[in-house]
Amino acid sequence: MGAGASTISALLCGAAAAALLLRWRGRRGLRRELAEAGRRRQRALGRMEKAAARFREQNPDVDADPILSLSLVELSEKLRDGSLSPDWVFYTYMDKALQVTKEVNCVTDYLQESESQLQQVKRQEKKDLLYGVPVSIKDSINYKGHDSTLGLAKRLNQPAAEDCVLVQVLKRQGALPFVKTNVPQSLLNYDCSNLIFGQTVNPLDHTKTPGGSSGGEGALISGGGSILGIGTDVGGSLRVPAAFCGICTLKATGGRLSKKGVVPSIPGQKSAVVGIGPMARDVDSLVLCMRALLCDDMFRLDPTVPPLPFNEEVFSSSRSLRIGYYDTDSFTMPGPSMRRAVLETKQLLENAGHTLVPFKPCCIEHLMFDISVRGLFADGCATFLDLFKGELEDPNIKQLLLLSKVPGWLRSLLSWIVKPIVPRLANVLRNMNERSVKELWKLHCEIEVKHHLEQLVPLFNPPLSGLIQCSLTSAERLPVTWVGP
Ligand SMILES: CCCCCC/C=C\CCCCCCCC(=O)NCCO
Repeated sequence: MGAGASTISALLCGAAAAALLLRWRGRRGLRRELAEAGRRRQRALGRMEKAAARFREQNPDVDADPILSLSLVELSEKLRDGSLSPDWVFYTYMDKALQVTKEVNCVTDYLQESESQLQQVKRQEKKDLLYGVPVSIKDSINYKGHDSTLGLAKRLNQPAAEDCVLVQVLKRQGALPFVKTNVPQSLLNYDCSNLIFGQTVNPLDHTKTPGGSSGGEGALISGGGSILGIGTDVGGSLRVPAAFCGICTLKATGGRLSKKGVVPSIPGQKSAVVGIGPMARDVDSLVLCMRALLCDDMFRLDPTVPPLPFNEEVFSSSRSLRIGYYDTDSFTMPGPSMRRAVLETKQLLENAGHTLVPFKPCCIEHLMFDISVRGLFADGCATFLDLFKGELEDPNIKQLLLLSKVPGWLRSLLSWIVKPIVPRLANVLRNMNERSVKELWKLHCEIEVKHHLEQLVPLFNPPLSGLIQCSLTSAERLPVTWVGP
């Protein structure tokens, strides 16, 4: 080998060694940041513990069980008529939230400002709908002075400059947002773990996931540590954890509740719409929360939200309704308990005088893959991959990341190869490829015109007043695949 060639190979080896060293240093730095975030969280939980202990010491007669067993409607009535003190409720839920998080690892941050807000609320003459109600919020919902991490180290130490509109409205209605809850790394996952806060497990069975991405909310509410929570959903993030944890939720129509200050995974993506919604133990709680949120404050603070208040007339009408139902979408087969739940609900509605008509959901496979997956990843997964630049990857997201990193031509080839054996994987792969602007506009047209205007709107106008949906999945809880730090 000549001197020139050995110089080149020495330079190449040196460059490779330098790159490896830089990568190793970067990862070591990240691990330190994650460890520091973990310690910060423990300190926050410690402050919460101290506050709850102080209250117990000063109020030894407060009995937690009667408070925790009240429904949200009962609790809010007692708070408003003065038969229950906001202090009692606040610290009782704080204590319970700590107990639940020790079991299932669901609380990620203590919103300590809620303690001074409690003092303000107590001085208030006006008692609004959620007066004194402690509320938990998903990690991605901005609360001034606290991180919205999405489970990503790069988002640590970037506290929100202000409360999102949703939090502002909750506060104006007298609610006390007091904790933030766990999510999967990036939010695009039906499990609930990340390298900052670890794995959240299901309070009904610790070997199972609570679902995701609003999994911390699902686990906390199901365990009894919060009476009302707020989450978000693109492709099941409210519905999956609610089903897995045995609680209720409502994915409000996109745009019905303000998204200002709620951090999305893929900003700018318009095909699969983000919906915000309450999570709680029963349906009446969801109603109360929607009634409180759909107010002038919301419409004023975010003028993009249509100013349509909660329609009391429709809600309390005893008019007989025509309601569609289905117990399978022929894509995800329901387990026996899911089918039973749908049929029991159908029977109850019929007993109440409504007419139930069988409904056949159309083209779920097409909607799932050629619309949702294609829309989410229309940039060839670039925005999704950006989230993970310089990031350590949570084992639960590795499969999706692997598919996202494959070059487009190879994805097409793999899709063609696996199609006869795993057709759904082939469909995912095919739809993760980059689209031209023209193709994306065509997709938007298909969603707005073909799907919404031509298929969905005629269903509800006028023949159907509602639809009982079977969950996206069979709602059988999935095993936890990995338990993090
Ligand atoms: C949109 C559903 C498609 C399911 C097919 C699986 C293929 C790709 C994985 C995408 C993961 C989507 C998770 C959605 C969870 C969610 O709603 N996250 C957003 C929370 O605001």
